[in-house]
Amino acid sequence: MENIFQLVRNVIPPLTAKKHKGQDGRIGIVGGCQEYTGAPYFAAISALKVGADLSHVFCTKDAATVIKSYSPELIVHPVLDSPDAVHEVEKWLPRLHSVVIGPGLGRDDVLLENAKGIIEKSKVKGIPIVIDADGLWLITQQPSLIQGYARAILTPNAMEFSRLYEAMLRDPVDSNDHHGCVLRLSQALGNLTIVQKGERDLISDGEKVLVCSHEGSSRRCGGQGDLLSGSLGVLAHWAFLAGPEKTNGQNPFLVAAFGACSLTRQCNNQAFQKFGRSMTASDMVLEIGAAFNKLFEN
Ligand SMILES: NC(=O)C1=CN([C@@H]2O[C@H](COP(=O)(O)OP(=O)(O)OC[C@H]3O[C@@H](n4cnc5c(N)ncnc54)[C@H](O)[C@@H]3O)[C@@H](O)[C@H]2O)[C@@H](O)CC1
Ligand SMILES: Nc1ncnc2c1ncn2[C@@H]1O[C@H](COP(=O)(O)OP(=O)(O)OP(=O)(O)O)[C@@H](O)[C@H]1O
Ligand SMILES: [Mg+2]
Repeated sequence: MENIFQLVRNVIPPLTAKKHKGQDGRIGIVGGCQEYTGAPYFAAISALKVGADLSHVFCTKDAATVIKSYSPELIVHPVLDSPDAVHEVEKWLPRLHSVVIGPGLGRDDVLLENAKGIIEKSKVKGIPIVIDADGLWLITQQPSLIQGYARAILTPNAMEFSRLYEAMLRDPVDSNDHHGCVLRLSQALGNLTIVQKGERDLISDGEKVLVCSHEGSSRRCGGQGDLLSGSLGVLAHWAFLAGPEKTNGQNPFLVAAFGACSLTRQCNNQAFQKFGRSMTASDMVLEIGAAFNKLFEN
């Protein structure tokens, strides 16, 4: 693929005086439960720092106050464990440009069932869907839920990838053929976009494999994947909206995924330079603006 960084730059919407609030992105994060409040926060705040105008979190009742108290910037809906959770989220879908399903969702059966309903409603509306973390757990149990939906992007870490691969291909991952594995997994799921995170991120739509080996650091604190999935929620919307002339006819979700991976790794690199081993995901969030600027706006 031609200069992929340039394609990412092409899809970034210009900042102009003519826009109204919301035009540059209204993103929904589905996740956040009793155990995990950090993951949905990292995803949602990252979406805002990348440039979305509004970021909504749909989480359980007991996670909501906690997440709100991290940040006044986020809009938090305590609906995910309510009896009509799917309907409560569905009401917001017409106002959302993309959804990120899974950061901090947990594996409670009721919450997974509600996430399933939200995925189904989002598909009907044609909304780009990023699936991460426990959302991938759900897909591993029920792949047909997302199979063939071309506007889905899955962002597995090493463990999530091998679980999904074994469920779909009935074979263990071949550690000598990472490219082949990510291609085969995408194809088995109907050519949706897969981002296999790791030392090098492999991004595939079943036809191409892009490699992102942008320099990060050796610090692997939790929450970095959440920063990636939240950023990707925005970039997927921008790339999809930009149209084929801006991406030179390339799959917009490959372009978006490459952008989110390189951005996450650049944040890691910058935060590590400042804090070394004590660096955490919050330090990376504070680097998003400068990292984005360095990679995409110069
Ligand atoms: N502060 C928070 O609230 C955080 C919550 N998180 C949430 O925690 C839940 C579980 O996520 P996990 O990622 O632990 O999922 P899993 O429960 O599937 O665990 C994955 C396991 O794989 C291991 N692993 C990761 N990369 C590996 C590699 N390259 N080779 C071998 N092992 C590897 C990890 O150490 C982890 O033990 C999700 O809901 C997630 O969103 C995480 O996002 C981290 C931050
Ligand atoms: N060995 C590595 N070297 C460099 N970067 C890496 C390495 N492993 C992962 N990354 C980067 O870290 C980011 C998050 O990937 P990781 O595998 O940690 O996700 P995760 O386990 O889902 O994280 P989280 O704790 O948020 O759930 C990605 O941008 C990926 O490129
Ligand atoms: Mg993760």
